[in-house]
Amino acid sequence: MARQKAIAALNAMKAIGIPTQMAKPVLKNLLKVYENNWEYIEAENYRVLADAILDMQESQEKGGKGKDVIANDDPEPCRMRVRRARQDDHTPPPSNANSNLAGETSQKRPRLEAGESREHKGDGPVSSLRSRGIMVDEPSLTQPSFGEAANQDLLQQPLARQTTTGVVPPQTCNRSDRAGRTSSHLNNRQIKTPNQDKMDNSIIFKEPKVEPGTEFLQKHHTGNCSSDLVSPKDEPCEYDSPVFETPIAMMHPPEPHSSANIGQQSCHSSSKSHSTLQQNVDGSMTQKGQRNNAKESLPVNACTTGTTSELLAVQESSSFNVDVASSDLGEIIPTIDALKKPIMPCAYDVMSACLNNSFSPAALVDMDATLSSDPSPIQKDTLINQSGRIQKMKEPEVPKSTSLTSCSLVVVQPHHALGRARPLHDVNDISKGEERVRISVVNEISREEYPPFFNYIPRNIVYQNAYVSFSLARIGDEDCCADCFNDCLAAPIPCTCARETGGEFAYTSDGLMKKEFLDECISKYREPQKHHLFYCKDCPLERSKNDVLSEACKGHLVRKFVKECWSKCGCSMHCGNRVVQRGITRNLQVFLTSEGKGWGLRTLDELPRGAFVCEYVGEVLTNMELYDRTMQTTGNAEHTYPVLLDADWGSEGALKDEEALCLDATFYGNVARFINHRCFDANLIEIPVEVETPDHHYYHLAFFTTRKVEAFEELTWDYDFAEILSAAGEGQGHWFNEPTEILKRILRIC
Ligand SMILES: C[S@@+](CC[C@H](N)C(=O)[O-])C[C@H]1O[C@@H](n2cnc3c(N)ncnc32)[C@H](O)[C@@H]1O
Repeated sequence: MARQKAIAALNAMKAIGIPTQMAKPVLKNLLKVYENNWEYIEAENYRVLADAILDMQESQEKGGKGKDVIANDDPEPCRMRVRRARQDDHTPPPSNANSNLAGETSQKRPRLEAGESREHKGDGPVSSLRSRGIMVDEPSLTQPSFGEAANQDLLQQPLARQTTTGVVPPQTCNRSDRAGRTSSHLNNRQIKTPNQDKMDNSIIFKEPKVEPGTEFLQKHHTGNCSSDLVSPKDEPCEYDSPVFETPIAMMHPPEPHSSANIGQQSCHSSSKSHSTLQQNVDGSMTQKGQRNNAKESLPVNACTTGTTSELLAVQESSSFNVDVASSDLGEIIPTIDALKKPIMPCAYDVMSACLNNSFSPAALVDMDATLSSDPSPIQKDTLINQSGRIQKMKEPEVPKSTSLTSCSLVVVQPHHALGRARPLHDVNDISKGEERVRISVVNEISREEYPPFFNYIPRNIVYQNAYVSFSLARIGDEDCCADCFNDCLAAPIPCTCARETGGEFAYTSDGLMKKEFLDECISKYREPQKHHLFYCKDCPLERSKNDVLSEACKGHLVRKFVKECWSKCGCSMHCGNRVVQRGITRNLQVFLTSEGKGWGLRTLDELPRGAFVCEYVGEVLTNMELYDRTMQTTGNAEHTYPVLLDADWGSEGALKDEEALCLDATFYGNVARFINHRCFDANLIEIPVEVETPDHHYYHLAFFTTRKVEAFEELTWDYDFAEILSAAGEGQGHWFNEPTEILKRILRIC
């Protein structure tokens, strides 16, 4: 029903020349404001909706390119819109209708815009357009209903806007940052014409030519099937043209805070190229706002400086700090406080360059020069936004769902806390001392290339909204083995922690995955058609793509879980049922592949079947957040590393948005981000592992060997395209950024 109403509303907008992509987010916001009361929205042939869209468009006009999110957060247009609807309708609004669409409440009187009348009345969207100074061709007025018989000609008609406006943000009319960024993105990219900026008093609505998510810059790899140092057995041809599309999650939104730290940042050599951890000495919970008090700096273990890279000659300038708030449970909540640092607009370019692997020491030197010649001192609590304006920093908000009392790791604000001259990586240990073993980087193929920049993290970190709560209270007696001692595997009877794996531990006493368990996991992975798919009633993935008109679930594979003992268990850290939580113990190396696959990961030692190699680590994002990143992507970035944590979707009914999670290793990740794809007989398989919480919407994704792996053999992983395609019929699941056609092509080649 709601879906039909939404379609009718969108059709009505389309009939007056407003593309669906533009109308949809506004409609969503209105629905929220009006508490899904369609009466208000449908009144006067969707007058309120048309008004809201026009306001947004107008705001965007005023706000220039719409990049300046923080500076332009005046919510006025939204209040005006809602109030106008009330005035015109003489209808009592729903309870929250005096909130603006960003969820704020205000008693402020509306500002009148130039050429706008408080008294304007009309019969619907078209008259509303006209009353607002927008010329609409007569034929549209003859349309009896906006919900049907849309006048296609009208879509081609320019709607001449007669008013000019001041600076108003495009984002303010949205209920959330997500919606705001999405709509602004769409408007910027799809509604405006190239000539629009030159047209003083007019605006042209044009049907978008490209649907969001389909505009990609493709990179063609020309891989061959030449062997690597050690060719895997029975090596089939790697796909020679992966044509991984423009990665959606590759480019972070051009938010003002997505910039580098400069100015007050001190320079570090590469051997200190790591964050400084700060922690409450007394171990007490540090609330937001208190984090600056009672801190003790704990320099993090760092590796010796490499000697081979010319990159090392370049001085790093901006480590960012990680605040670690410890809870009363003694758990840790690090937050990256890059936002508190002064930043420069050019850092975003640096990040892009790094991620595109085109970042060079020369660029760093140039940037140094630019920065040092900057005469203006930058205040600590200010930043320069994408428009080049200096603005006051906002204290990042911790979302409701991200509890500081949990021990979840929270990156409160993103990204790109890059220094102007930070070495890309320590080639002696790309993990910067974060792992128990060093992980070197070698390039035997070309001279100048090193892996693109990213922040190495050994454990997952929540980006912002993901709900990941580790609390002892959540762990019931059936989820831990409080009475155990030392090594659970040595006990005569498997303890309660073996319950998840059918009463038997998944690991052998040698720390390997048991054959039967591994066989079953591999079978599920490689032959998903033999296993059940779970279909959610309200699929979070579909919802993240379109929560007004979300489609039916395409199905998810129900995977087998391993459950490891943890802190509430009585056993020791040496217990055989603790493997993944101990981290990487194998000698691994990042290397440049010879087959055009870019960087890869290999083992330096022979590995037996069932050996744990590493976990897939990244930022924990909600699917909504990933979708936002996607929508914000404008660039040509080549590397993107998102995977869905959907192994348990559907089994607990409808998941909330903040529980539908994925990992994105694009900006923060570990060595797993270097593992390349291999069809069908990859030597690694990812297996969900429960460690800290029995809530299965969050788990660790651990890689185990599917067979014996030779020393120096590349480690590969089947990115699971088969499941994606069989389940979805379109690009989703792991790597759901890849469109179906590309995935199919890869599968064919494989
Ligand atoms: C998870 S990353 C792997 C690390 C990547 N090679 C790098 O240099 O950072 C995935 C990307 O690697 C490349 N890739 C992965 N498997 C590949 C394969 N079998 N053949 C060619 N390229 C591959 C694609 O560009 C893909 O987008």
